[in-house]
Amino acid sequence: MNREVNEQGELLIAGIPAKELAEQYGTPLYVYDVERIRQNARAFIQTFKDYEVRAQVAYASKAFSSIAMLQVAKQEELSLDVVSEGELYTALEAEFPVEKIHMHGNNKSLKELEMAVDHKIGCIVVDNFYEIELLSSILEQKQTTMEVLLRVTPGIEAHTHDYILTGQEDSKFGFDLSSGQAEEAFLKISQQKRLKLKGLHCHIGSQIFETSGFTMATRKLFQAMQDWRKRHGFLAEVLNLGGGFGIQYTSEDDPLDLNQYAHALIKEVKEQSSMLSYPMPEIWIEPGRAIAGDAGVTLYTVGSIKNIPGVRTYLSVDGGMTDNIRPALYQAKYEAVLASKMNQPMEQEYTIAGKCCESGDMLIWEVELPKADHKDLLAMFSTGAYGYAMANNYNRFQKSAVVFAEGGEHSLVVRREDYREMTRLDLSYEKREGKQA
Ligand SMILES: Cc1ncc(COP(=O)(O)O)c(C=O)c1O
Ligand SMILES: N[C@@H](CCCC[NH3+])C(=O)O
Repeated sequence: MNREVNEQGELLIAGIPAKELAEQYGTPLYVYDVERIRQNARAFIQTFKDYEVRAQVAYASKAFSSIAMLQVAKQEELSLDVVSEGELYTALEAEFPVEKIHMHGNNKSLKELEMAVDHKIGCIVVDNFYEIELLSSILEQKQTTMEVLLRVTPGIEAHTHDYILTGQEDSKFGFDLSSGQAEEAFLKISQQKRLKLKGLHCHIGSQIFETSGFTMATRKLFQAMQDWRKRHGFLAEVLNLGGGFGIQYTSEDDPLDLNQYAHALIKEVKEQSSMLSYPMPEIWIEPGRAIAGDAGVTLYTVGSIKNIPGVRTYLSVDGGMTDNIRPALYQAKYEAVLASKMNQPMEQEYTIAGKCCESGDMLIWEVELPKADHKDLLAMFSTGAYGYAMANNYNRFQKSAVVFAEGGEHSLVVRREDYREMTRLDLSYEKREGKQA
């Protein structure tokens, strides 16, 4: 975790005092340590290189999509996973190599699919029967082809919050393996000459610590691949095992090093392919959180402090569920510090409250801090994934700014929203003659 402190007892982010960043850009502020993003990306990429296996590490841009972020992903030679026109548009603005972009989604629209086809992206991960037809007709109309993966749900219940589980049978994503639906989809795709099936995809969920879920899913996919090879002569060139690698949010979390996740997958794929005499497929993965999560810190300014004797002390900050909805949505836990009191003793337990009109708008239910005062700077760690990405304008709060810090320098990469921008979609309504208001 980013806990670098200078002699004055101030928190540094990528070597820069958090206070300096807050003063220059205001709060709430998302700050990314860009070197950390690079290290995370390299941990995955290097492991595949070390084992000399063909691979693609696609950054799941849903975790945090912005032009600057995708430029860093491109510099690190990552591929990219997008799930919407908006994410694809951002990738195109960042001049991300189109052939390394993969598109996901359980309900891709005609427009999304057309955009993907028109821009000749590398691959579409097909999710349902309707999409097979829709995509085939677009390709027919445009007289072109598209490489696809078939997304299957392997029936694995990984250990994580119910809302971020995706590999179980009862899921809105993908084709179920056990009922034969996945094979039916495989046959449908095989009949479409414009769909070029490269292999299979699965994603079992998110914020997963153990490797057993990933290895079990790998075995299930190999079983299917072996069956389809025998029955239909199909050989998968690509096996995409999704993302979901867990990271540290609090000291209670004990994730593996990123290279260990990659190592476990490589080992299992190698074992399965040798056991079944199956030509080694290219391994694709799609980490989002593991690349952006622990590189991000959110800075807030402390406002009101309310003590209810014998109950708790609420410390309210100038953001909340508008910039980080994860605690309210998943009961996600975080750690925080007072950025200019890093050397002071912990004196009190606080509950960090957001400023939205919701009792559930809490960022951290219990955290030990030095004695806090109004205007103190609070830093919350590991907020780089699904924080800004899930930000919203509830109560018409402005979206925060985002700053990238690297090599002792910092730069604004997403401007803070202003009120004019917040109301940019609103149109006025005049009462007209003859119409009831
Ligand atoms: C298909 C797919 N790939 C990749 C990811 C990225 O997951 P994570 O950020 O946990 O690595 C997700 C989100 O859970 C996903 O749905
Ligand atoms: N947004 C979720 C994870 C879902 C990822 C996409 N399938 C989170 O914050 O943990």
